[in-house]
Amino acid sequence: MTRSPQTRTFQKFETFGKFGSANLYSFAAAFYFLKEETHPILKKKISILGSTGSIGTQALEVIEANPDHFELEAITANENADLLIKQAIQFKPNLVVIANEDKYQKVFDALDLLDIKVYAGENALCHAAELEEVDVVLTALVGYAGLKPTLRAIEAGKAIALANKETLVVAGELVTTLAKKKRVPILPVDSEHSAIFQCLAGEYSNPIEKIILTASGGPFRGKDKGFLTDVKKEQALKHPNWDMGAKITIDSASLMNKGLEVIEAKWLFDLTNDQIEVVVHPQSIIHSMVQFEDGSIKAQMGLPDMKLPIQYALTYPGRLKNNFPRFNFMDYPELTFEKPDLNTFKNLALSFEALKKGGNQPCILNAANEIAVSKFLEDRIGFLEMSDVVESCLNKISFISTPNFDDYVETDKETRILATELIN
Ligand SMILES: NC(=O)C1=CN([C@@H]2O[C@H](COP(=O)(O)OP(=O)(O)OC[C@H]3O[C@@H](n4cnc5c(N)ncnc54)[C@H](OP(=O)(O)O)[C@@H]3O)[C@@H](O)[C@H]2O)C=CC1
Ligand SMILES: CC(=O)[C@@H](O)[C@H](O)COP(=O)(O)O
Ligand SMILES: [Mn+2]
Repeated sequence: MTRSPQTRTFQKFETFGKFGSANLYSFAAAFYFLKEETHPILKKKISILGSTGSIGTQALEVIEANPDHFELEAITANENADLLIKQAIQFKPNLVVIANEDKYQKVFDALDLLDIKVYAGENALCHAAELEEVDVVLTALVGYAGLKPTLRAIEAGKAIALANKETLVVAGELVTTLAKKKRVPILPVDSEHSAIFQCLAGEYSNPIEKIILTASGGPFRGKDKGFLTDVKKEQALKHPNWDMGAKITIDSASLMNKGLEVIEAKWLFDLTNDQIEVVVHPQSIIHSMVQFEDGSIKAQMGLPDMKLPIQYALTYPGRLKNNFPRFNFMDYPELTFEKPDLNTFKNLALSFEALKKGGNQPCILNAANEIAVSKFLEDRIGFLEMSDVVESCLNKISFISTPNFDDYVETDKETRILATELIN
């Protein structure tokens, strides 16, 4: 078996699990040891699940700019065959997967003369996540569909660059337990979690007092329920600071994104619920903060640009010089902070409650929200009704205190059925 230098580096650590009580996710803590050594950024072989999306296309820009550091092994899409073909012709990965099997022939025909394997379907997606040559799997696909391939990648010992927050929302305990067992790092891509991760560098023995997740407040910050009753998807899709996929943009507008991120943070950094605070920061310059036990707060700042957290997850623990636009304090004379309005934006309160109740509640929250968002995007329900659907599902679907994988699959299925019935 041939191993890349990076894989060997991952396997060098024997310190795993030493820092469980230090509030740091133990494998991440183990990686801080690497910081003590010199660590050239070795060439990594990458598989991108969801290469045609907002995160996926930005990741390809990072890879394209750094051919000495990255090699693209596999790319996948759901149904955007045209873009997937274009990416395959440009980057020539070894494997291309289209999840929607109806699009297989089109992709196959287009890439027939190139030395590229083309597969289709859900199993093929998992195959792209566990290819032997791959060092890092970037999970840039959206929603619950990310759970299974992420678990398969962890089983196969791949480092995970995690953009797909829904994976940790649905099954955080299962995923992190498996990652610890397999000694696989989960490197955050989500901007807030990357910020926290960057603040923790060099702090492996210092317990966290709390983390402060910043929220932009979305396009409807300061609005009341009367205003929100009639808002349309075109308004909700106009995020003030970030250009992202449709689902996360709606989640940002409803503050569900922040709710999902609270749950994501709990699992990534091994926090208790009361160690997580949300502060609205409309400029999205401070991406999040960590407060340590001596009261000191560290913040990570920069212009809102996902290429930086994507690149950091792919080069960690090193940093790579780039020409991304730089932040200038003189352009932002005011950085402001507000309390989130939990009464108007009920999703954030529901997320904290689901986290507190635990078990399959976050899985229910996620599935109901995925249905609600897709129906809102089809103009089938109003903006505020999305939270009502989520709340009803949380109250009606049977509670399972210690779910296994099959329980999550069943909970997701049942919740989608109920949420759809509630809307029709
Ligand atoms: N965009 C951003 O800036 C940020 C995103 N994230 C998270 O990253 C993830 C991706 O977000 P984003 O890039 O915005 O999403 P997009 O909707 O832009 O892209 C989603 C990608 O996933 C693919 N996909 C969608 N559904 C499926 C499915 N059922 N099976 C397989 N592949 C699928 C899409 O393929 P196709 O193009 O063919 O539909 C596309 O490649 C989300 O979890 C999001 O919360 C986190 C922080 C910031
Ligand atoms: C870029 C990113 O990480 C998004 O999750 C972003 O943070 C959304 O912003 P808000 O949810 O704070 O509006
Ligand atoms: Mn985020």
